[in-house]
Amino acid sequence: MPVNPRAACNCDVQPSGPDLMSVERAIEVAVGMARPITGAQEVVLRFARGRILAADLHAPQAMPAFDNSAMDGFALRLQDIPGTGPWRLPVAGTMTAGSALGLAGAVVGAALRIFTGAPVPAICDAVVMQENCDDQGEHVLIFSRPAMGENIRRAGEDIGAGALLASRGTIIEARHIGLLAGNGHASVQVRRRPRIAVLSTGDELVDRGKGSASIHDTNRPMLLALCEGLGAEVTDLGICADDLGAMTGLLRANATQYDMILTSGAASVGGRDFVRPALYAAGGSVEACRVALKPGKPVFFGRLGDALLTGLPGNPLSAYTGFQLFVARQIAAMLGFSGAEMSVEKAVAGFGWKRKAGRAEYLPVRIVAHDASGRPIVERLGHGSSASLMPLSQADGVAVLDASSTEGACGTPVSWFPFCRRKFAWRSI
Ligand SMILES: Nc1nc2c(c(=O)[nH]1)N[C@H]1C(S)=C(S)[C@@H](COP(=O)(O)OP(=O)(O)OC[C@H]3O[C@@H](n4cnc5c(N)ncnc54)[C@H](O)[C@@H]3O)O[C@H]1N2
Ligand code: MOO
Repeated sequence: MPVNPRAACNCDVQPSGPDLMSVERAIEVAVGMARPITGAQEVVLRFARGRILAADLHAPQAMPAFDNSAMDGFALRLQDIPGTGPWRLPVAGTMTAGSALGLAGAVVGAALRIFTGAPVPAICDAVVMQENCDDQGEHVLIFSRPAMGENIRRAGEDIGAGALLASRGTIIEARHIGLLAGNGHASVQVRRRPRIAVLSTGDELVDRGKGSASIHDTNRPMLLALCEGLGAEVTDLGICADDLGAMTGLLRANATQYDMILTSGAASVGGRDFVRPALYAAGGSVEACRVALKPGKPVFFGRLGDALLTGLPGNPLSAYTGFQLFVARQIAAMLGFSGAEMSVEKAVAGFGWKRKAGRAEYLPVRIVAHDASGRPIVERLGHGSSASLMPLSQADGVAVLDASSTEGACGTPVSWFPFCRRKFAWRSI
């Protein structure tokens, strides 16, 4: 059981005093700055998965649109099979799915060969499934009397004409696409995606395969993927050198196209941490910065024209944590959601800790067992380095130690955010 793993990022030697906002306050500030995106666009239904409905959608007509058969069998009138059976009726014709109604008159004193989904003439009272008949070609022997209406799916029994199919704000999943397609919608009005530009900072960074420096840009592909996963339209602004002029120029050039610019690195207090100075120089502002959070302390929340500019720390685990806590909620607010759906759950710590109070700590954890009440017992992964994504990549979720918590024993209840299980069955997609 690891206790007090070494603070590999040296964060705890830095002051964690009143100049740091609480995580809760930082969430308030971050979300309060985000404005819901206005504007909608029409998309072909087939490509609408994950988009958000911009307006209520109604059924243009009743469903089913006409009475139809639920079984392969024979449609008939009950008055044509009086008394006790079996009954022998001539077969007046055949109705298949897609047939036009037309044989109604011929059914008097006769049966109609019918297949699943075929329209049932109004004159018919029921459909006898073929397992209860002997199909003799021109005649059919009916062995059992069906109940009135048996095996007939009535017009409008599922959905009335004009009924609400899906309401504004619905995140469209495959099941909605099926429902809407089945009701004749070929395209839908959806909210515009938030436009987010992502850039990294640092002379030391290279894209994979380019240059000889040893630090591959980790954050940019990760943040682009995170933004896309939440439905944003992303733009990759590349890597900006550690240069105030270059950064200022890049921000000026991109000030008007996006709803959000997301930076990582150069957010802290070092001499080369120039993102905030560049933001000021480009005419932007910083609303709040520095959070009582580990990892992720140097995060800041700014604006550039109409765009939000959120600055995440350079250490990859700090950037990831800052994204999940703040940026994901800003995106949710842009999309018109409160973010309340990011529900926290309870786990049991399978580890103990002794630490300095002051910052809430988010730890990658893995489930090792469940207690008698079914709560997961989680063990801590890694040794606390905000530079390493290895523990996170192996985690089942992230546990939270409150800012005030200085120590805890194995068995203490902790809050945690479980990652969605990658189940292939019954996934909501
Ligand atoms: N004197 C102080 N030093 C530091 C403080 C502090 O309060 N006082 N805070 C520490 C904390 S906490 C963090 S977190 C880091 C974050 O600093 P920056 O946001 O300024 O980030 P950089 O210095 O640019 O980079 C930090 C680290 O991360 C690597 N990095 C940056 N970008 C990427 C990327 N896209 N992909 C992979 N790795 C990246 C970079 O090479 C550095 O190793 O500051 C502490 N220092
Ligand atoms: O080292 Mo910092 O706390 O990772 O954000």
